Amino acid sequence: MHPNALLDLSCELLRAVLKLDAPADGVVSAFFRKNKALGQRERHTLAETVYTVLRQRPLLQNLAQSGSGPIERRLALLAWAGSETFLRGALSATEQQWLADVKRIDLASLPEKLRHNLPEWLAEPLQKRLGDAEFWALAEAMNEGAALDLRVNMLKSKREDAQAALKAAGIDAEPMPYSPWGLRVQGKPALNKLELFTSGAIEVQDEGSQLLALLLDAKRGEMVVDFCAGAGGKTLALGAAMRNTGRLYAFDISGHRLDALKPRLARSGLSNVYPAQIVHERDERIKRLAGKIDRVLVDAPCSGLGTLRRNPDLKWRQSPKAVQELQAKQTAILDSAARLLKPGGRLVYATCSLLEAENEEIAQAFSAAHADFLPLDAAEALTRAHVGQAEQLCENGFVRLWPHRHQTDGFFAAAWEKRQ
Ligand SMILES: C[S@@+](CC[C@H](N)C(=O)[O-])C[C@H]1O[C@@H](n2cnc3c(N)ncnc32)[C@H](O)[C@@H]1O
Repeated sequence: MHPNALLDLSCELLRAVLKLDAPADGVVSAFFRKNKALGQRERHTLAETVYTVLRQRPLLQNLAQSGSGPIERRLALLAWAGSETFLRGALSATEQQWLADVKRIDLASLPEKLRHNLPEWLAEPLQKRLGDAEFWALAEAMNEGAALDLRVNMLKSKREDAQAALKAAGIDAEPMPYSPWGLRVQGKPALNKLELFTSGAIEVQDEGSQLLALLLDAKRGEMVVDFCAGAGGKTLALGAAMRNTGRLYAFDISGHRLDALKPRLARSGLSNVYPAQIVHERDERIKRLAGKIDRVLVDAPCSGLGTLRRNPDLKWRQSPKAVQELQAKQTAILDSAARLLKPGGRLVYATCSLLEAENEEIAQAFSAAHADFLPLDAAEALTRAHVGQAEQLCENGFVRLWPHRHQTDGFFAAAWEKRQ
């Protein structure tokens, strides 16, 4: 494709993504479906250019002010993720000069908000919690892409066998530092045609998600509920931990998301999973199971602000008001899910948010209102589930995962035992 044509397409895609009225990954996929002729490398350039703009929107918008022509074109030039030689073929002499001038600016001299590229309402509580040095390390980590993490399905393979099979396919993968199920892959190789993947021996799953499933510590023969199962990333991990025995209910209000679980379930070889769409957290089905369940995972709907490495648009699409609304929902879901537990049963509340408002505040309010639930020390619980160096993953009794410390998405989890 001619450089100018690809640059025009990147402007069109940027215009659509920057409306911020829908998740960026969905907008990008729809754009690629519409432009079928695009090759692998062109898709990569377009996607990475758009994601760079989303990651550094304040900085790039500021730098773009000095140029001329459509703003999307200036942003695309500044964020261009493809070959520079190729790009030069599309630029006028004025644009080339402008780009060279902008690239000479000393970024360290710019105001803080143009360097961390976070909205103030998010930067402020993170800076307060982490202190200056760690806050900047986090801001930097969130502006980098995430590694490709895999969970080995222990029903189908051992971790070292999966690692060897990947090696034979030319893919380097290393055991993860914390999850005993995990492999971390170098680069972004395509996996979906590998036998290892189609046979269900591996699934793509962030190490943080694996650790949340490990915290629940579901055992053989138990009755387990994954209350907010979605497309079932954690359901699959729980079903394998139960060695395909017992009964694992996968609930969600979204039938569409549960549908995405089905092909993954078919690959996994699990037959102990019962997906069911519920109307809301007080659904009749929940009432019927009250007091009968050994373990309940509440992977609550949240702002997703721990996943900015993958979903940088969320920092512009979320707001303090949305977080407040989520808090009410999180509290209601946790209260309702807790009713399912039998005495001695375990409850885990988890989010992929970095904000105390969606994490510690919800967990502490739950503890205060439910004297019949004993808070568990997350580091002890993870250690018992064979997680290495578990104390490094926890703060104040809770799991607290951070991209800059643990190379995972940002996650929180709290665990309780229902008193006998
Ligand atoms: C963080 S996502 C779950 C991700 C999933 N557990 C995984 O590992 O792939 C949260 C899910 O909660 C669901 N949800 C929202 N409100 C709910 C409710 N009242 N009851 C149950 N699920 C709900 C959403 O549809 C969404 O799929």
